[in-house]
Amino acid sequence: NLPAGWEKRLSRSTGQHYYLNIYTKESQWDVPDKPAEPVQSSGPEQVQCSHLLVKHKDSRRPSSWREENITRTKEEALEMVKAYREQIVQGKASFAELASKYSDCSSAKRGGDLGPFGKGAMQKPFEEAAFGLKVGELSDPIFTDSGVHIILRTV
Ligand SMILES: N=C(N)NCCC[C@H](NC(=O)[C@@H]1CCC/C1=C\[C@H](COP(=O)(O)O)NC(=O)[C@@H](N)Cc1ccccc1)C(N)=O
Repeated sequence: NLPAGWEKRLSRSTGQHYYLNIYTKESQWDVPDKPAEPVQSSGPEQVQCSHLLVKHKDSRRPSSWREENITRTKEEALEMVKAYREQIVQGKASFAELASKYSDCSSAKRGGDLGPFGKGAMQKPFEEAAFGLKVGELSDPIFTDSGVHIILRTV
């Protein structure tokens, strides 16, 4: 009998049997020899995230609205981001509050909100983390050429 995921159908026009892949809805004349694979959902087209960015001296642009010339080390930036993350996780401060005070990105003015974006907009490490988050989830520290981020997926 048929491998899993296929249905045998009769073609009215030709009187021949054909085979329907129940996942992709594609049909074929040949008898299938292996199970039809359920398609993996490719995930959302767009996500909306807020982020808190702490730049350091090796950032691609070591300057921000907060600080003309950023000289902290990458390690110091990571410690700061981890401390902010801890305060948020413990409910001692809101993401938006800390991002608006401490983020080295212009999105600080919007509580860190970046608006909706699709794949290809952000640097790869940021994109991979953002698209890997569930709505409401807060990322671990993420490193990009801009600096060290934590990301909150909001939509
Ligand atoms: N909505 C978009 N497509 N805007 C272009 C994003 C470009 C993209 N940016 C990044 O990947 C990082 C992660 C998030 C922010 C960011 C970097 C920098 C800060 O780092 P720096 O460039 O000084 O190194 N902030 C920005 O870009 C801001 N315009 C983000 C923003 C601010 C306000 C409203 C919306 C978006 C990239 N491909 O470089």
